Amino acid sequence: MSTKAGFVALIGEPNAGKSTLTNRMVGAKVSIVTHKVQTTRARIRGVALEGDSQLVFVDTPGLFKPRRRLDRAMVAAAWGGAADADVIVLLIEAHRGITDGVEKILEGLNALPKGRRVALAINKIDRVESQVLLALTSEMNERYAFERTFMISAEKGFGVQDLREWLAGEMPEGPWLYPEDQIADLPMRMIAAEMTREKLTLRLHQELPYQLTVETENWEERKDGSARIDQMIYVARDGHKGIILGKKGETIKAISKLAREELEEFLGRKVHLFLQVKLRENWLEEAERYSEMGLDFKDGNR
Ligand SMILES: Nc1nc2c(ncn2[C@@H]2O[C@H](COP(=O)(O)OP(=O)(O)OP(=O)(O)O)[C@@H](O)[C@H]2O)c(=O)[nH]1
Repeated sequence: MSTKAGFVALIGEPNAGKSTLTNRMVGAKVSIVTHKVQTTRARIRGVALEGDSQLVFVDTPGLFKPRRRLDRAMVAAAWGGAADADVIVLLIEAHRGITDGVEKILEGLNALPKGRRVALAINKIDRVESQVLLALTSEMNERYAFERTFMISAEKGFGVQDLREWLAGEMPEGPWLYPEDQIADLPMRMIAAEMTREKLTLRLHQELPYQLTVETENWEERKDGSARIDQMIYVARDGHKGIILGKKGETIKAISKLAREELEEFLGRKVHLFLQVKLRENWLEEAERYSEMGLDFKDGNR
């Protein structure tokens, strides 16, 4: 299989929707790369897989408001980071149009060496009429020769898949920048388990058996774009099962609904969530569980 991989710099004013878009793009096969991870080029926001392509989304903090010297240096560094990326995506807000901030970015883009690949993504299209969008698209394209213009709603998920597919096709051929085992869906499974755990906590309050874990045991991508997720809630005492199930299974049903809704919101697509409760005595002593949670069992002090 010939793979592709590259960097995508998302630039835009604060509040343009960069985080929302990244979360959408990163979707199911995810790595939520921690903010601690740095590259020499820019901060990594997330890694997405699309077909054979790996997309590494990078942030360019400090593109704005260069009031002081130091800030000016930051702006220069930010533009350097953007220019290094394989593709730059400028994200603007449909309802705000060409603001002073957008003007500044257009100046910056026009000052970049020729040959940079830049796409325009007009975000928050759910907030405007189509005539406004068309006018904005043509005005923006007069100001800069964007390779493509996408109209999206990062929040609602419109147009995001088109953008992701286009980006995937634009990445240069080469090995993936992050090994597959680092970006397998394990982190996403853990996040999904954490969401269910949070709902359990909210619903059960003090009743919550404290020795309780949630694990995502199965994650299946379905052809219709939905995901089937199976999770196991492990309890340490047999009596805890009943608390979680509730009368006629009402409690677990309510928890499942809340967790599913949050997952759907996060992933931007339909989720079928199946929860089960199982007794697992002494789970705290199982070294394996510790390593699954990213803890070192031998240390015993974390
Ligand atoms: N209506 C609407 N709101 C959106 C959309 N995308 C993002 N938002 C909202 O816009 C706000 C800013 O989104 P963020 O993703 O945090 O923006 P950001 O660019 O990452 O912001 P900074 O990290 O401050 O640079 C949030 O309240 C989002 O919910 C959209 O498509 N439609």
